[in-house]
Amino acid sequence: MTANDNAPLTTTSDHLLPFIESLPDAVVIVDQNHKIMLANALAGRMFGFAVDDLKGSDLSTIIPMPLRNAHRKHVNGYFEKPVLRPMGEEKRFSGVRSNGQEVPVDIMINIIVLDGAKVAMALVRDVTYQRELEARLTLESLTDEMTGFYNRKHFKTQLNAQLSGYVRWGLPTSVIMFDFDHFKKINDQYGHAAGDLVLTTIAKMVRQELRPLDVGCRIGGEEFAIILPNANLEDAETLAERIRKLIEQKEFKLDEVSFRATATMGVATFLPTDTSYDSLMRRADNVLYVGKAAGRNRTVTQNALQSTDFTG
Ligand SMILES: Nc1nc2c(ncn2[C@@H]2O[C@H](COP(=O)(O)OP(=O)(O)OP(=O)(O)O)[C@@H](O)[C@H]2O)c(=O)[nH]1
Repeated sequence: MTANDNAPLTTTSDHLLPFIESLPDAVVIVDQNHKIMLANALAGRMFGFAVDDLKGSDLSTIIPMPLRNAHRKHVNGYFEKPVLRPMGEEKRFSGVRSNGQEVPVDIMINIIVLDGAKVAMALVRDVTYQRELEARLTLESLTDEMTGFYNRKHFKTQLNAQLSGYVRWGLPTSVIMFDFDHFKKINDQYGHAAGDLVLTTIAKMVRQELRPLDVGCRIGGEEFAIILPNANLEDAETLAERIRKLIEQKEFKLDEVSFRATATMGVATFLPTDTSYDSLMRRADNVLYVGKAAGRNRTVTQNALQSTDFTG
């Protein structure tokens, strides 16, 4: 629906002001020169200005600096072709407070005729809480609560994204998969809390070994996987060995009891024959079990697989 479908609301400032003051949203009314004609008290509070200071100032006062030019064009375009934009649409907007702090907002704009002039009336809603909640829920849905590592779902998404980079630009990506050895025995002998301590401690230690682009994931109970963008098989093997030794050397203490843990590492990298991230996952998994069968506490790379087994 366009605002031209119906005659725009025609009113005066005196009539409109009590109405916009009663609304639960901030209201900012701008003329075709981007000047703020009218604003309600909520707009003043939202942007950290006295309402009288907002009135008469350029709209850019409440628009973040990097967006000002684009926003100006957007407003001009809006006056030429006013399409009613309801709140909650895909696009994400922010305003800026007088202290420079950005505030995520949702906006609904419509054209009205105010005191005889065509103006744009924007209802502006502070959506900081919703955006933070959204970000937290997204992160929670991708993270393992116990270790803070990403979960299996995120591992797959990220590995798939890395496969695109490999196919398009030949950027190598490798994966280290590791699984604690005889973990059941640790639980049985020292209690479940001891097993948990191993998982959380090692996750913290591994995190310190990772570069910012690396993606540490917990893909099963005592199984972890690390995606290493821009790392070839040799780089990944070196890191896997470093992590394996860190685990081996770590002494865990719980209720005055000391114990140790080891893990077996499987390392794989993308190959030109890979058409899905599954192939790499399977190779890493296969060599991990080659390592388990060979006696555990070791690192095995996909080079250990026969070439005919490469597709896993
Ligand atoms: N404490 C604790 N234990 C877990 C957790 N998730 C999985 N486990 C345990 O990990 C053990 C995994 O056992 P298995 O799959 O038999 O493997 P394993 O004993 O490590 O033996 P190998 O992998 O063959 O060396 C099970 O006893 C699970 O209960 C967890 O979050 N905390």
